[in-house]
Amino acid sequence: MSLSAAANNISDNEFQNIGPAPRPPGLGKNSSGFNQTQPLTKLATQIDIHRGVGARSGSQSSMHLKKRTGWVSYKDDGLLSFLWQKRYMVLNDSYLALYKNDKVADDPVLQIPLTSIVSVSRNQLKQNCFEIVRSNERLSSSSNSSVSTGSSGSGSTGDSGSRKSIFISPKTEQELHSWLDAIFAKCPLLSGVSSPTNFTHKVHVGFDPETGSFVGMPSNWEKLLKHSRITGEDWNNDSAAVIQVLRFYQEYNGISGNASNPNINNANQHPPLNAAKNGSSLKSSGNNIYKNLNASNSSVNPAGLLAQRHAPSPPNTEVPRVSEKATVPLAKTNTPSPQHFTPYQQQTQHSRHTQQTRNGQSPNTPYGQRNLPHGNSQQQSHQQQHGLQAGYQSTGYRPHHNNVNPYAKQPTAYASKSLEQNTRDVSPQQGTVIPPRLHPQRAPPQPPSALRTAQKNVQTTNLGSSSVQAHYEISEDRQPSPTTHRAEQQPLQPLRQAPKKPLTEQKGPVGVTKQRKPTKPSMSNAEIMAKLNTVALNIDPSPYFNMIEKAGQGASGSVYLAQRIMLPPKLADEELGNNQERLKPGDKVAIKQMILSKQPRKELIVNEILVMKDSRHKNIVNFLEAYLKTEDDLWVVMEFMEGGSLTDIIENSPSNGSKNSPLTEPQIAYIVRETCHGLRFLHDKNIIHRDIKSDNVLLDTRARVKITDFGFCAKLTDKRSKRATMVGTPYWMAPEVVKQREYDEKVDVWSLGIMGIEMLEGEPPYLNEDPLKALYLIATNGTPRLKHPETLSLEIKRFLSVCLCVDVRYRASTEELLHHTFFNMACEPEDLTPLLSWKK
Ligand SMILES: Nc1ncnc2c1ncn2[C@@H]1O[C@H](COP(=O)(O)OP(=O)(O)OP(=O)(O)O)[C@@H](O)[C@H]1O
Repeated sequence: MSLSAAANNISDNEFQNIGPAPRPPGLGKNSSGFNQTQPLTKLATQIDIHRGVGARSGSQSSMHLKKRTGWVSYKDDGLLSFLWQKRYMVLNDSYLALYKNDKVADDPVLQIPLTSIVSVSRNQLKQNCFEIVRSNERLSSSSNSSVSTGSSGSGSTGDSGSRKSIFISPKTEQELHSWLDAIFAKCPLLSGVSSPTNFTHKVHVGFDPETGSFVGMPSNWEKLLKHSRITGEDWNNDSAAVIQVLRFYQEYNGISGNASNPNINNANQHPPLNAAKNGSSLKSSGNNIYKNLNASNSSVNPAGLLAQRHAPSPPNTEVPRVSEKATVPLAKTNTPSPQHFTPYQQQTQHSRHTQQTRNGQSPNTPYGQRNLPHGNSQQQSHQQQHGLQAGYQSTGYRPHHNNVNPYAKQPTAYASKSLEQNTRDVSPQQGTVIPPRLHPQRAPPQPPSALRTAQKNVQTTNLGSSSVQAHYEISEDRQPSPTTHRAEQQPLQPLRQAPKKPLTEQKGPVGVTKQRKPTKPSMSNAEIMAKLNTVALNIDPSPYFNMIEKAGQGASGSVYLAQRIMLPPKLADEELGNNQERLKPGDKVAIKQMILSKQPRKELIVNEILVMKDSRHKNIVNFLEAYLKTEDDLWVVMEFMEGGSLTDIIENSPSNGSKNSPLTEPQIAYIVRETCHGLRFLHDKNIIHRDIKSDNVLLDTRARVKITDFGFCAKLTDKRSKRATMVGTPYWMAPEVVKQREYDEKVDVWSLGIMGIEMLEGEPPYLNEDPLKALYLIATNGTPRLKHPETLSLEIKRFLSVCLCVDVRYRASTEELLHHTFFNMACEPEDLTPLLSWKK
């Protein structure tokens, strides 16, 4: 049975919100954890198909899982919150109950209806501990316990008065996983998402609820956190994820070491830390990270996020230590000034400005003063650090829908597939000038619409670097340098304005490098020109086109609407045979004009052209031809998409701003289906797009839907099984990308699901969050929750569920998606007309 078919077996009652997809056939619960992006061959060997709990064998009967029982330590957050008590826990189809002993005929000490459980997450209070949060609103009177109201810790977001927590600590890590699986499988309100389950900390950093600040942190992290609205509760909930996104953010923004604070975790500098180390009693039990961490420090550290980074530190990476137990193993870090923090306002302004320029300039002025589309913020060198993914091995995002299983053609298909080429790894550049308005400044969050607008020109970031070979064979200009010296004055790269094609010549990435294959020797300009000459005509295209207006502004150049006057003789000779249809005089075309000397990564442009040229498909913006007008002036001619980007369509939808979705479900089904066709085509060619979002989907007036922007495509080959480069735009990034794990083409499926949410809700999840917090939420929440699931059809929720499944193994492939019943509701092309009329 296909994955889609399996998802369709989810009943309405079970389906409160989108959740992860069902498991592949024969895959039972496995203590190796979920949400891993290990090669599937490895996973397959780890899978215990006979485990009953949490297993979804593919039969309807598996929906009724066995009762699970076992001894655990238990405490609540009430009067006896200091006391861990031994209890016999029983999980059946309706209740989670705790008994004094294994004679379950006695009354339970506590009985929680599964329908009241709203969150289950890993907790640091004790080894192998997790927290169960139940909502008062749903509490039945079945509890015999005196669970008190109060700070409920991690899962208790929102009004703690309406939520109560209990903490459960099974004996072993394996049992913990098993319990989590079982609970997630049975609780209807869980979205199938839990917090990471397989890490411990050796980091004496934390959140002091009294002062409301983080302590024991490197100062730059502390500042980032302060501004990110990541709370002490977030920290308590999943401190590993906080550290992970800090690292990600740091790398994303190119912040490296802080030489001035090499011993940041020095106990003398951090009395609370010292206290923690000494086991002093610390205040505020609920949020007492010192105590919690101290507790966890006593535990083993099988997969500590930080301590397990085996890769050698690059030369300038220091791992400050206080003691063996108290490490904050991060690179020396610069302390960013507050002005470095990501500025919504600034980005919004930038975006608005860029929008203004869309139609406002003549084709002959590709870069007006105001445009500064690329390199307009001072670029940062980015670096990746060794072994980042080493810890945090297992996270507990768990499928909970008891579906008949799917994955007909599951894993093997891509177990053998490798991902080789990162055809457009971008390293940020140095030396560009920041226009004043683009200086990162902290600004109040903008309303969602403004934020959505700000997304228009969000740039995609790829922090890594890798060789580019074979067909799209381009290498980086320069080898990354393993040094961490950075200009102190350089501001952070705003997260949603990540460097893509900065203007100035690259000095080479500076900073800590992640494990990388050695990059190939730089490509000289001559080599790049030679490549370009293979795809571009060496003539002045001006006589052949009538330039009509500016259609848009990209990072690397301007896009113009033009009309073809006639074909250049050379093109007519070479191409016309097969392409009569697409090369007709009178046709409208889009011409992207790029000044090569302003492109620090010319090879990326070549790459984009090569990918486009080789990817002729009805759902991909077709490359028509390219011209080297001069050595410096490149024109790329594509088919013109009059409807603009899907972002434009969402923003200009007649129902945008009303209580209805910008697009109807049939319209969404149509657009997603068409995009999915394009993606399947790419994936069949082993190409990952890596930047699917509404900005990169264009429509024409005949409602044809096409994917564009292939700059960050990666090519899969047998040589490399996965990629780990940070690529994409944060809000659309799959968790495995945020977590810097290896990933494959299914990152596009995740992004497609997020794009579906854009069409439903007008914006991707977390858009109004600070980017750092958004990264945290992607990493910890996994499958995002819909704002109004009750208004949506089961089909679309099922569909999103299989796209936005954190566990990559269970995430649908594009092939599977194309069989999804959601697409049965797709509208006809003409039903998109109201959406396209905004352009007229
Ligand atoms: N083929 C096309 N037809 C119509 N409009 C287009 C076409 N391609 C791009 N545009 C418009 O031009 C704008 C810039 O496109 P472009 O692909 O250059 O953006 P980008 O991805 O931000 O930049 P870059 O690829 O240089 O990094 C887009 O917002 C889009 O609306």
